[in-house]
Amino acid sequence: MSENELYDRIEKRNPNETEFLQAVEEVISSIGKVLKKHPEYHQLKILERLAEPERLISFRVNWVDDEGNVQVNRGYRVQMNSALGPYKGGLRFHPSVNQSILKFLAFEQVFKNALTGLPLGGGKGGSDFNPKEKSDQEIMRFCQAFMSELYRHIGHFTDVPAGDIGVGSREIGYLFGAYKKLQNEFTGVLTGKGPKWGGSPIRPEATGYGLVYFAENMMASNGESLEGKTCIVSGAGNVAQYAVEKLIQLGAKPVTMSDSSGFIYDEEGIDEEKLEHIMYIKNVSRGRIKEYTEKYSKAKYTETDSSKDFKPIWETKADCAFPCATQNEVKVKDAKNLKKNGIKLLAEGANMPTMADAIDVLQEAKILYAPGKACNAGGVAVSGLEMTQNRMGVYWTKDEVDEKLKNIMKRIHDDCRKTIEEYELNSHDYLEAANIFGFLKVADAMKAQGIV
Ligand SMILES: NC(=O)C1=CN([C@@H]2O[C@H](COP(=O)(O)OP(=O)(O)OC[C@H]3O[C@@H](n4cnc5c(N)ncnc54)[C@H](OP(=O)(O)O)[C@@H]3O)[C@@H](O)[C@H]2O)C=CC1
Ligand SMILES: O=C(O)CCC(=O)C(=O)O
Repeated sequence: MSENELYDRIEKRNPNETEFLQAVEEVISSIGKVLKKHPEYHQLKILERLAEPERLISFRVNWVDDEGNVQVNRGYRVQMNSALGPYKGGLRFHPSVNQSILKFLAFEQVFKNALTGLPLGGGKGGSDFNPKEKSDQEIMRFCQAFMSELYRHIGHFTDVPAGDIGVGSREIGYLFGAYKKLQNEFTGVLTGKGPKWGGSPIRPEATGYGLVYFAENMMASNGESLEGKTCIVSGAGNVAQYAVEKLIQLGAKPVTMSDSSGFIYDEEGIDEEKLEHIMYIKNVSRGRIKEYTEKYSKAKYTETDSSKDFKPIWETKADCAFPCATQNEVKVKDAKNLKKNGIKLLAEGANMPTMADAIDVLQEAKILYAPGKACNAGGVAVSGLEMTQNRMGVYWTKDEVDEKLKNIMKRIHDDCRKTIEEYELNSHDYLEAANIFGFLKVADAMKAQGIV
């Protein structure tokens, strides 16, 4: 069967799952050379099996809001692939959540987790619950209701969820408390826990820090560094905040951050004090990024206009871009604007933030492009380290974990470079390299484990 036939077959089995098909198509179009070299993967239908979740759980979540009204949401867990270890991947609480989005995220997670070199399978889950403007009590009741079904499908050797959009340390706390009560056990069933009750140092920082470590490795392999570089960052959540923190520490100048309502542009650069204020707005008062301009009046705020086919944030003149908000936030027109403004590097903090035709524009222009499954793997890698600490019953120090994170990101970068050489890929093609490297790891494990 040709790659096209294979894609058509998967498309027929998953009609209307646009995001999932986008992620699958990207991988299929990357691994032609591997399939030629290893026809046995075709015979074993490895890709077809990879695109079919091992288990897909969908469930009703009933909870009561502060006014006493009964609310009904839908919960999911996609247990995509366990060839390399227990299912591992975050939970997303956002009104846009549906099966297609969670399947794309779970599919990406399988490759990403393989790239970390840690024993982690891939999964993802979440709910169409909207945490915005909910009271703490409502969040707690929702998390308890969600876990009252999820608990029977997870476990520290089976499936270990973590955070994603809308799920941070507060939600992980409530979810963990509910699991502990239901199962009567204190195990590392979730990662991203508080540092005093089983969490790893550096897990909150890990995705953003890891992203910047990866970008730094990429720049270094091109004879450059991040120091002095002006950077556009989108998002203002967990990943964006710590990407900005690390950029500041490395002497770069981040000038933008955003949320779904709009973005701020601070020509003078966001420094540590300004970032602390953003963290207060986003993590404590749970406000909007616009409030930044109330304190720093020289900064400019631009409202999101979703009728446009481009985002003004990507028109900002800069050297490097870090999309850290959500999927498909960089469209083809954005990529053209980035190219026009001479951007040198785009590294994805978010999962699949760049659309396929936008990636083509970046790669044709020889802009360094780092795919999320490689460069945002630091979060799940430190989650893997949290699982190790939980099993051993120890806590490592912040410095120890940060050092391990740096090494993992460098190893992922170097594995991509080695794959570029081995498969004689275009020298900038980190995307094809990451897909090939991740695929081979999972495919070999699936082959060894038989048809199960
Ligand atoms: N947390 C982690 O460890 C990891 C996260 N990722 C990915 O990084 C991205 C961000 O996650 P994280 O920082 O954890 O999530 P958060 O919930 O902490 O922050 C998400 C940010 O993105 C914005 N955002 C969300 N949806 C949209 C949208 N549809 N349009 C515009 N802006 C939007 C949010 O704005 P608003 O507040 O207005 O909603 C917020 O600023 C996601 O793609 C996630 O899958 C990848 C690897 C690991
Ligand atoms: O830490 C984890 O398990 C999950 C992180 C995640 O969801 C991701 O990498 O997209």
